[in-house]
Amino acid sequence: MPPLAARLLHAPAVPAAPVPTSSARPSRLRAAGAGRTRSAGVRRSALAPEKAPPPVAVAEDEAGAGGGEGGTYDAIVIGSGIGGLVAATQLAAKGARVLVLEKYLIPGGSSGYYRRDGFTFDVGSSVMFGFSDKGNLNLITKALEAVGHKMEVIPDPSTVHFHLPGDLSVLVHREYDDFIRELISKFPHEKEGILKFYGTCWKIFNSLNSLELKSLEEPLYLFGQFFQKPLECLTLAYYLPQNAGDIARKFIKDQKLLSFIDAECFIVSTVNALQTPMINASMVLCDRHFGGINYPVGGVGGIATSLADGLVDKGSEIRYKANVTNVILKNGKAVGVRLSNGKEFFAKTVISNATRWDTFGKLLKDKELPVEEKNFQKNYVKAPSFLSIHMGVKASVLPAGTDCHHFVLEDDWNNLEKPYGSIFLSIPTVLDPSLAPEGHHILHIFTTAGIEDWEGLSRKEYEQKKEAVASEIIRRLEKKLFPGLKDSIVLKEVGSPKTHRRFLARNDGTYGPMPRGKPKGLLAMPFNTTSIDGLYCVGDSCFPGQGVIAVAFSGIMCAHRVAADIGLEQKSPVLDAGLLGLLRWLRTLA
Ligand SMILES: NC(=O)c1ccc[n+]([C@@H]2O[C@H](COP(=O)([O-])OP(=O)(O)OC[C@H]3O[C@@H](n4cnc5c(N)ncnc54)[C@H](O)[C@@H]3O)[C@@H](O)[C@H]2O)c1
Ligand SMILES: CC(C)=CCC/C(C)=C/C=C/C(C)=C/C=C/C(C)=C/C=C/C=C(C)/C=C/C=C(C)/C=C/C=C(\C)CCC=C(C)C
Repeated sequence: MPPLAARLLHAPAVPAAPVPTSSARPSRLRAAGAGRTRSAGVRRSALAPEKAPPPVAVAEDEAGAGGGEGGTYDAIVIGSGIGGLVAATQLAAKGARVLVLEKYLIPGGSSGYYRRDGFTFDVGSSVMFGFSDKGNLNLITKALEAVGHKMEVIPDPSTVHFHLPGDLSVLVHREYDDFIRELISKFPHEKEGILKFYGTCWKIFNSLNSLELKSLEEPLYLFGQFFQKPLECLTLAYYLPQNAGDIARKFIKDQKLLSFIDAECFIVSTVNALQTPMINASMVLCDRHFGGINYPVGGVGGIATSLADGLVDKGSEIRYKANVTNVILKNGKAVGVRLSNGKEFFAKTVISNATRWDTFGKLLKDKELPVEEKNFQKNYVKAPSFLSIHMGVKASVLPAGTDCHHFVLEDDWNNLEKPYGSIFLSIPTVLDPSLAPEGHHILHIFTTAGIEDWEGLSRKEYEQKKEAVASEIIRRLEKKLFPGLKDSIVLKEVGSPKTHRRFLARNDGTYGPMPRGKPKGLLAMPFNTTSIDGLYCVGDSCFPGQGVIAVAFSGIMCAHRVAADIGLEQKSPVLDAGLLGLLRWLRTLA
């Protein structure tokens, strides 16, 4: 989730090469710390070639002069995060002509990558849901397949190792039975509650997994699903307005176990279980065992690169360094966009992968905020950003068998949601050693942080603060997990919320919406249509929220709704008006 940082100080004039999408599979899970001997700085040519990007696209400043070249598109997508790319590729696969405009140099947004001294860093986190070859919810796999791509993945034997107050240590094994056995061994008196809570998650997950996933804003599809799978759809409708914490409290009394479930939810929603929609919690708490967590060989950045390649293969376009500053409206309808260099492009529809705050606050700044958006902002605030540290370390500092992902909350459960309170850590080189020079590992560390903490500092103060906060986080990890960590560092780059704001064009560096209070599950989350005709939103400020798989679903939904509106899929204007009105009304109940 949280992106990287380092780009702030050392942004390359040209990005490092995209991650290869297929390569010799590295040896599965070598013992951490077992060492290769090459030193940092030595490049491994086979797995991470640093060559020029393939000709998937043009940079805007290198494209032909003059506005609006290329004629009219079916859709313009602003931003190439996974949400935007999935919407674009799904539309292209349906035969639409799409133009993606990306402000940065490479695709992926917070799922991008960067390279330094032989290390390939994931900008965001490395925990990939929805990347298996099973069921209907493997949305990343499906999105790639739609444009003829497939990535090799490495199965992670666990999702995350929790290190919690009171020395509570829980490893979330890939096998559900192993995880449940471990959890029950820590809370034997809550065996029944544990089985009932996670059992309810499975009921919801199985319902989700039985549906063909398309736009919940398209009535012919939605009513068709209700007709074919009435029980599953009713189950989902029943749990749609509910939160995980309330369901957990029906079955579980032990406060420490409830706090553990808070931590389970927090790592994917940055809020506690009482604020996490039950459908979202069920999705992640089960998919990690159903399809498992799978890491793409070569790094997470390969997903976006493959989608961008696939988009071009399907005859559509992507332009980089293309900073959209305005959505152009004509008679109240979105008809195109204007770039910072003055160029204009026109399309039947415009899809914004920028956050809703950026879309309505910046790209449509001359227009009064629509009532729907006011309601959204009444229910949701911007989730915090992150302080992230990308490090290259000597492999010898990690004990043999170290897990890939860790979540650390040392002494006090009350610190869970506080800035810098808890620490996320991913070591993707445990799974794919090709990401680092031999004898080294990558540590990607992140912790929640608000932008307000980083504003108004001089350059020097800002650098000193980054150094001080990072040192303290490293000290905590050294104490809890890896003695000698500090001395093992060969490369370190620190990013603040300002880094995320600058490089990912995210308002205040936010990672999407967070409920102001206790939400009614997912009821208030807007889908893809907006109150502006022809304008759609996609990404983490749309249903179902934050997360790569969540924004991929948002992309699939968005593409279906747009395809219906431009005549590439069936639609019924009468039913549309009824369903869209009903959904708008339901949101006002939240
Ligand atoms: N493992 C994980 O689960 C993981 C890892 C990384 C990221 N994520 C998730 O990914 C989600 C974000 O995905 P997303 O698709 O919503 O967004 P995103 O932020 O990843 O991508 C948005 C893209 O739009 C571009 N953009 C923004 N404004 C623009 C403008 N005006 N003109 C041109 N380009 C513009 C940005 O440069 C960026 O590339 C986050 O919620 C995060 O949780 C999750
Ligand atoms: C329409 C109406 C109203 C009704 C009807 C009913 C129905 C039918 C319904 C349906 C529904 C649906 C289909 C839904 C769906 C949903 C989904 C798909 C969801 C999903 C979700 C997902 C998510 C949320 C995810 C997330 C994730 C994340 C965020 C991740 C992250 C991660 C990380 C950060 C990692 C951590 C790390 C460490 C620890 C190191």
